[in-house]
Amino acid sequence: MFEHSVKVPRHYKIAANIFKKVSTEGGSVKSLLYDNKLRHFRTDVLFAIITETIKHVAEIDKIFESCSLLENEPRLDPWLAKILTTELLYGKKELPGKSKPEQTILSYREKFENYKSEHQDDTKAEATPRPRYIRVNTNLLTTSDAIRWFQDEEYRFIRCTSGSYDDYLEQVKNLTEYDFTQDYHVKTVFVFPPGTKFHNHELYLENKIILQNKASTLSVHLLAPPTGSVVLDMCAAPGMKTTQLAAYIRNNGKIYAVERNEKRYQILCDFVQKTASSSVQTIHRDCLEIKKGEYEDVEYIILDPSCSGSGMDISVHNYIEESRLAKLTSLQEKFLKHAMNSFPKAKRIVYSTCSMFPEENERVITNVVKTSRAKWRVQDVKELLKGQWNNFGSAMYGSMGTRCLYAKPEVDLTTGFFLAVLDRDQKDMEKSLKMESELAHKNKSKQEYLNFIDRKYNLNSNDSVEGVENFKPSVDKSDKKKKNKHSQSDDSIEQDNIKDNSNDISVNAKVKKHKKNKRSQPESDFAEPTVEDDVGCDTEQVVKKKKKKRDKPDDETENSVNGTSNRKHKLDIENLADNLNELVVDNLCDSGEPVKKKNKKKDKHKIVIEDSYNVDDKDELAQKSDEYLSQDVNSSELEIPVKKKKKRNKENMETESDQLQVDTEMVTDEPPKKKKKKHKRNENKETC
Ligand SMILES: C[S@@+](CC[C@H](N)C(=O)[O-])C[C@H]1O[C@@H](n2cnc3c(N)ncnc32)[C@H](O)[C@@H]1O
Repeated sequence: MFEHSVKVPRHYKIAANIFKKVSTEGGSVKSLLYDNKLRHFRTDVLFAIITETIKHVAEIDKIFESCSLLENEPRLDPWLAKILTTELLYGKKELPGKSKPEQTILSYREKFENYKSEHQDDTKAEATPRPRYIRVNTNLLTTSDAIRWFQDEEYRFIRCTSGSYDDYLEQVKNLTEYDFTQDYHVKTVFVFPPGTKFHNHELYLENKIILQNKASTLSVHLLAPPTGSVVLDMCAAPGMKTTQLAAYIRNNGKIYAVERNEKRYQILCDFVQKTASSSVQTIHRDCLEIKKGEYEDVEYIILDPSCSGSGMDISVHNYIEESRLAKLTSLQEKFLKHAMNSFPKAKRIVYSTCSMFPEENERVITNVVKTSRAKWRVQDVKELLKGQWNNFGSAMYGSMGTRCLYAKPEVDLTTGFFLAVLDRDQKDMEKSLKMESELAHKNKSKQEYLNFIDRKYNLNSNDSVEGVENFKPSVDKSDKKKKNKHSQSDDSIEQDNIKDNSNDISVNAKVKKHKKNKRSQPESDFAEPTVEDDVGCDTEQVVKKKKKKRDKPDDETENSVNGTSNRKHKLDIENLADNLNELVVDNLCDSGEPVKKKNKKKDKHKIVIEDSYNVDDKDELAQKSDEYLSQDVNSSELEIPVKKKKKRNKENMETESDQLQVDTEMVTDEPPKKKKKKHKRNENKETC
C-alpha cells in the first residue's frame, strides 16, 4: 500500500523529465543531463535508466497496451511510468519506494511479466536486423546486368515504387525471401531481405558488388560531384565512399583519398585497386597536416571522420563517457574547420558520421559554421531529397540542425547515420580566390625583389643598391610594361617576367581547356548510373536482351536531386573564373602545378605513399585521435573479399552512360522456384 506522504525518488522524476524531453523535442540524453546542471546527481545512473527506457520503449508501449495501464491509471504520468517499468523489468528488478506511482507499477508486475514471456519471440523478431544492402560497383558491372544476374539466380526483382519514400519503406518491409529491389534514392544500391548472404557470392568475390549500407551511400549521393571533378576524401579507409565516388564520377576526374592509419591505409589501397577505382590517388597522411595550397584543385570534400559509431549499434543511445565524447567533438570540429578553410576552390563538403549523438553531429556543424572564417551554408537536405526523407537534426540547434539528415534504424531501416551538406557562399569563394591570387602576387613580387637584390650583390658586387629604386614588382600588365623602360640592370628581372608571362599563357590555356572540357560534359554526367529500361520484371518471364544506348543517361533521382545544384556549381565556377580579373589566372599560374599534375595523371591509378606520420609532430588532439581509431566500426566491418572465383560476364563491362533507368512500377506475379543452396542466410555485416 502506498503512503501519501512518500514522494517518488527524485532521480526517477528527473529521468522521466529528460526522457520526455528527448522523446518530444529531440536532443541527446547526454547533453540534456549535463546542460541541466545535474552534476550533483549520479548522472551515470540517470543516464543508464533513461537509455534503457529508450531502448525498450516500443516493448513497454505494447505491455501497457496489453493491460490498458494508462487508461486504467489516468493520473499516472506516462513518462514516469515507463521509467519505473524499465527499472522493474530490465533494471534493478525492483522499485524501492512506497510512493503511489511505484506501487501502481508494482501492482501490474505479474501482468507485465506474463506479457513479456508470452511475447518473447516477438521481441526477438523486432530486434532482427535491417535489410541487406549491396552497392553495385559500376566500375565493374552495370546495374542492369546486376539485376539480370540476380534474376538468373531466381531472385525476384521488385521495381522500386514511384510513390513516396514512405511507400518505398513499406515495400522494403514487405520484401520476402528471394525478393530484391532498387533503393529509392541511390540507384546503384539494391535492397534484399534481412540476412541475405553474400559472403560467398561470385559478384562479391569479384568486387562487383560491395556490402555497403544504404545510409553510408547517401554522402556521395548528396555530394554529387560531376564527372571530371576533383574530390578529396579526408578520412578515407577502408574506402567505401572513396570507391563509390570513383564509380560515381566514372573514373573521370580525380579523387584524393587520405588515410593516416598505416594498416587502414593498406586496406584502402587494396580496396581501391580491387574495385578498379582508377581515378583514386591514395595518400598516406594526416589530413590535418595538409596545408593550404596543397591539393588546391579540390572542389568537393567528403569528411567522414572517426566517431563513436553509436549508429552502428541497435540500441541507439549507447553509453559513452562524456570525456570521450568531448574529445571526439573537438577532433571532428578540427577536421571540419580544416576542410572549410584549407581548400580555396572547395564548393561543397559533406560531413557525416555513423553516430547518433548530436554532439558529434549538429553541434559540430553549428559550432564550426558559426565561427568559420570562410562562409559556408548548411543546405537543407530535405529540399535536396525533394521532401522524401523523414528524420532530421534537432531543432535545439536551430535551422542548421534541422537542415541536416539523420538515418534512423527503426524508421529508415538502415544503420544510424548523420549527414550535413555544406555549400560555400559564392561571394566568399570569389573573395577567397582573390585573396589567394593577391597573396601569390605579393609572394611573387617579394621573390622578384629578392632575386633582384641577389643579382645586384652576386653578379656585380661593385654596384650600388641604387638599382633597388628601379625595382617595380609585377602586379599587373601596366606594371610589366613599365618595366620595359628599366635600366640594363633590370634586364634579368624582365627575363623573369617574360618567363612568367609565358607561363601565364600556357596555364591560362590549360585553365580554359579545363573549363571547356567541363562545359562539354553532357548533363548526364551529373547522374549516378542506374538501370536499363529493358531490364525485365519477373512477370515477363523473359528478360529482354536489347540494350538501348542513350546519349543522355541516366538516373532519375540523381539527376533531379543533385543535377540542379551541380549545374549551378558548374556555372558558378565558370562565371567566377570569367569574372575574376587576370589576377586569378596569375594565381593559377603561380600555383599551376596541380593543373599540370592533373592532366598528366589523369585516369591513371597511382598509389602515393607520402611521409609517414611523425608521432612527434602530432598535436595533442591528433594524438588522442589514435585512441579512437580502434573505435572505427568500419575497420572491423569492412568486407573485402579475398578469394576470386572464375570470371563470368565480361561483356557486361559497359559504361554507365549506356544504361537506362527502370520504369518505376511494381512488378511481380508468381514467385520463382527457389534455389535453396544459393540463398543461405547469415549475419554477414556491411560497413557504414
Ligand atoms: C569513419 S572512418 C572512414 C570511413 C570511410 N569514409 C568509408 O566510407 O569507408 C574514419 C577514418 O579516418 C581515419 N583518420 C582518423 N584521423 C585521421 C587523420 N587525421 N587523417 C587522415 N585519416 C584519419 C581513420 O583511421 C579511419 O580510417
